[in-house]
Amino acid sequence: MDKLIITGNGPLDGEVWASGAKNSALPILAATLLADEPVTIGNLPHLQDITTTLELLGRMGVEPVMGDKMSIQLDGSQVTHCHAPYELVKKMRASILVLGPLLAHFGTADVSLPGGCAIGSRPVDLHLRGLEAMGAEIHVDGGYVQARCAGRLKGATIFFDTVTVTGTENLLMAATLAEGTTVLENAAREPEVVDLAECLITMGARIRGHGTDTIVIEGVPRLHGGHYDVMPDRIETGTFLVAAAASGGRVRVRNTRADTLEAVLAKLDEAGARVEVGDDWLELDMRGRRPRAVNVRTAPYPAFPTDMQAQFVALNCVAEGAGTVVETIFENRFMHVQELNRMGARISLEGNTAVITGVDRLSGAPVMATDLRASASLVVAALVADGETQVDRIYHIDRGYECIEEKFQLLGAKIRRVPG
Ligand SMILES: CC(=O)N[C@H]1[C@@H](OP(=O)(O)OP(=O)(O)OC[C@H]2O[C@@H](n3ccc(=O)[nH]c3=O)[C@H](O)[C@@H]2O)O[C@H](CO)[C@@H](O)[C@@H]1O
Ligand SMILES: C=C(OP(=O)(O)O)C(=O)O
Repeated sequence: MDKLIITGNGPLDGEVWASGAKNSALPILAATLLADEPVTIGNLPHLQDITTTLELLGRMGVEPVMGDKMSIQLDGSQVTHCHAPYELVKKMRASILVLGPLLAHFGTADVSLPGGCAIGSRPVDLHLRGLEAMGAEIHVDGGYVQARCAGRLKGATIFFDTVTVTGTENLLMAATLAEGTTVLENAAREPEVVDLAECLITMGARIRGHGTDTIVIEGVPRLHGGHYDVMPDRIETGTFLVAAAASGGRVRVRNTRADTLEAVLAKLDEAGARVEVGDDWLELDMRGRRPRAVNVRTAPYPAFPTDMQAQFVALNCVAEGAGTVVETIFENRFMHVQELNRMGARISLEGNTAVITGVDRLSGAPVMATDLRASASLVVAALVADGETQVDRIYHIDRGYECIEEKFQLLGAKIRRVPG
């Protein structure tokens, strides 16, 4: 298993680019299953989760055609098997996103149930209930969701008890080909949901209200081909900014969108960082200053994202004062705390609340990545720690961060990958 070896090397300084957003690319790749013609998706990040999705689509008969500039053409009319096997779904929970498109386009889907994962139990009951409300027959048998519908799905009004990002995306995609109008209430407002809706619109879908908590979809009989570029990754961008702030450095992130990062930028401002915003770039400057600890509470967009929680825990570890971080989305998303404490952090954990008292210095140690963003927080901590840190099990990080060591090297970090 590969490891990252990181030696704290003073303030980060330099420029880096944001890749396409993983959490936008995954539903958009699944959405190509809805079309009868080739769809080209650009600005795809080079990530393990994208490879897994392409393998999944390949098993269904869809052969990806590689284009230039990280673009891939996929043709939903090539589908021969409406089946997502456990061996791929277990690698990536977002595989559940093929359920809505397969059912809406082909009337049948057998998709392995994703299990829980390190951060929580993560059920998909709201996805299944919504599809049933649209007329699907759903059985769970042998660990598989077996979904069928005779003819087209029917438009329905669906209220989500809990705001769910992939649940909203699955039903949004299914509704594009349903007969009649679907209304999704208490829908997720995340920028990645908006990006998916915009992609579907370029394929001929009729959608309004995306970006609000009520999305209205008028079903159409078919979707056509097109070209769509995935939005920049706001979580990757935020991770670079936090690393810059923790190290007392200056980092510019290009090819990004400040409007998707307001809650994160507000917290960085509170931590004492100076942030400059350009057309498609952001620059954070914390030179000569130590960050102040901040209080954070995760919640659905536009509030503070759970996918940035671990990185802010790491920031607080080296900040002045004490900060409280409350996780309200996932029940077990604090696996980084034990590892950060092994690096000399002072974090106490009670239920869904971490209280972090900043220390002057962290010290390098062997640590283990347990999930994607926990891994990112360990990298941030290692960059500002004294001595060497070995981050093990970095396959988690490769799910969501493109060329992480090359990008941090551009900022002056001492970081290298050791194949294992
Ligand atoms: C691929 C992708 O986009 N992943 C993101 C997506 O995950 P994902 O879409 O899986 O997360 P959800 O928004 O669905 O989860 C939010 C909460 O709803 C609960 N829930 C969800 C569905 C359901 O049917 N029943 C139910 O109870 C979950 O257990 C969780 O407590 O949104 C999360 C919350 O912003 C992010 O952390 C993930 O990075
Ligand atoms: C939790 C995440 O991803 P996933 O939903 O794919 O596990 C994440 O991106 O932080």
